[in-house]
Formats: sequence, C-alpha cells, structure tokens
Amino acid sequence: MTFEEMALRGKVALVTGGAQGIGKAVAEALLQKEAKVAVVDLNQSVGEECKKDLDQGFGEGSSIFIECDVTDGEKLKDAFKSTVNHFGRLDIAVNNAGINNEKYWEKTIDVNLTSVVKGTYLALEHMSKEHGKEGGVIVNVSSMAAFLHSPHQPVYTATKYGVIGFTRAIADAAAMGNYGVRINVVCPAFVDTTLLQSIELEDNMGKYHKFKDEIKQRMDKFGVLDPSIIAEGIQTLITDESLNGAVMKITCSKGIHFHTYEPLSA
Ligand SMILES: NC(=O)C1=CN([C@@H]2O[C@H](COP(=O)(O)OP(=O)(O)OC[C@H]3O[C@@H](n4cnc5c(N)ncnc54)[C@H](O)[C@@H]3O)[C@@H](O)[C@H]2O)C=CC1
Ligand SMILES: CC/C=C\CC(=O)/C=C/C=C/C=C/C=C/[C@@H](O)[C@@H](O)C/C=C\CCC(=O)O
Repeated sequence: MTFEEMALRGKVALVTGGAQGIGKAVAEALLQKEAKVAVVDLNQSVGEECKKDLDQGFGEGSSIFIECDVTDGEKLKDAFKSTVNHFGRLDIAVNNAGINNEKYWEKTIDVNLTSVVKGTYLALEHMSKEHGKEGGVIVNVSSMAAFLHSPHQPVYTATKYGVIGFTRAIADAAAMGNYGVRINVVCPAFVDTTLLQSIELEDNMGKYHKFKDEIKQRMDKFGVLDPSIIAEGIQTLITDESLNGAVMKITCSKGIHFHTYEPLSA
C-alpha cells in the first residue's frame, strides 16, 4: 500500500460541486484510495446519477449525495453537519463548486468567492484544533484565468484571484494559530467539463459572448486537460504534509507545477 493510500484510507471528505466534472473526478480519486466522500451539489438529478455511479464503483456505504446550493449559507452549514453526522468526522474539504457567468456576475462572485470563504470557515469549524477538532486539509479551486486575466471573463477572473489571495492568507492564519489544518489552492487551465459549454451562451457570457471564437482559439492554443489530472493534483495537495498556502498550477504545457512568489523584502 502506498503512503497516499494509507493517508487517505478511512478519511472523510466533502466535495462541493462534486456531482460532475472536476468535483466528480476528485470524489472518484478519493474513493479509490478508500476515503469516504460527501458529494455536495446544487443539481439533484446529476447528483443522483453521480451517486449511482459511485455506488457501483466503490460500494453503497462509501459516499453520500447532499443536494445543496453553496450560496445558501444555512444549507451549506447543514451539508457540513450532515456529513459529520453520517460519517462521524471530517478530514478533507474541497471547495470546488464554480460557475462562469459574466451576465449575472454578482452570482459568480457569490458562488466562486463568497461560498469558498464560507466553505473554508465551515470546514475549519469541523476540523480546526481551535475548535477542539483533530485537524485536516482544505483545497480551494481557482483557475489559470487568475494568471492570464482573461479579457472575456473579468468577473470570473476576479473571483479566481480572490480565491488565491484568501487561501494564502487563511493558510498563514492556520499555521500561526496552530489550527492543524493545511489550506491550499489549485489553478487548472482549461478542463474538459460542462463548464466550457458556458461560452456558447449569451445568458452566461453577456456582452462578451461575441468573443466566444477567441476563447475557443485560446483552448486550441493552450489545450484542454482531462479532469483526472486535476484530481491527481488535488490529491497531492491533500496528502503532502509539507504543503500549506501552496498555489498549484496545472497546464497542458507544464503539467502539475507550483507558482512561486518573491520573498517579501523590507
Ligand atoms: N472546466 C475548466 O476549464 C476549469 C474549471 N475550473 C474551476 O473548477 C471548478 C469545477 O468546475 P467544472 O468541474 O469545470 O464545472 P462543471 O460545470 O462540470 O461542474 C461544476 C459543478 O458545480 C455545481 N454547482 C454550480 N453552482 C453550484 C452551487 N451554487 N451550489 C452547489 N453546486 C454548484 C454544478 O451543479 C456542477 O455539478 C469551478 O470552480 C471552476 O471555476 C478552473 C479552471 C478551469
Ligand atoms: C471559458 C470557460 C471558463 C473558465 C475556464 C477556466 O477557468 C480556464 C482558464 C484557462 C486558462 C488556461 C491557460 C493555460 C496556459 C498555459 O498553457 C501556459 O502556457 C500559460 C502561461 C504562463 C503560465 C506560467 C506557468 O504555467 O507557470
């Protein structure tokens, strides 16, 4: 058995936006290593389909599906509580749910940034030594859009910048406060999921819809990743105990690698 398998066996994870795409790939990867997973997602029908697949692949007792809109603070709180009530503990939280919507951009901030902050604070309530718990690990999902300042997605880009800044700051707070919780962030380039279809819709892109062919050119130029490599990167962020406040980038050109920052000088 590898160290990673030992590290994840019997651990309990909550994955938001876990019913499809990157979140589902993460759930499958964790279940493969014998963790237990709560899939938290807004989409009831896709969530139930996902649960069926996970039951077939990993056995009925290993996962639960919780229908929840992460922007509903009370429901998100209940999702964390239900996970702990069902599996007895929480060790891992992956704040992955996200949307690409420049037309209704306030919603994008709500899902991609505010809910990541809420999910992180709720995870800390259930895992931090500050709250008498045993520690754990949180991974927040940002995007390479935060480094490329996509002109077709200004608000999406801002939320993904925000997720990096929040994660780095709260990771330092966790270390300084001896929370026993590591907090990292992953920044994937384009990934083959339903999110990419959002560029076709005026209802998602608003005034930037006319640039959809340019975005497609970017996809051709940079390539499109399989969700499984993002799950692999996230597993590393979960299991590598040396990583806290790490900013992982995943691209077709360089694969899984880390962003480095200049040390602060006086
Ligand atoms: N697909 C891509 O090219 C990239 C995606 N990302 C990020 O990865 C994350 C996952 O995205 P994908 O798997 O690609 O998208 P996806 O659209 O395939 O899956 C997202 C899941 O989140 C759920 N969701 C959306 N809003 C929700 C809400 N309010 N409450 C609960 N669940 C909600 C959806 O129902 C869906 O199941 C997002 O944060 C996205 O911004 C980052 C870089 C690239
Ligand atoms: C359009 C759908 C909505 C969101 C998807 C999303 O979040 C995707 C963002 C994708 C950006 C992809 C960029 C990939 C770039 C790489 O291949 C590099 O060549 C980028 C250059 C510099 C980064 C340096 C580094 O990797 O360290």
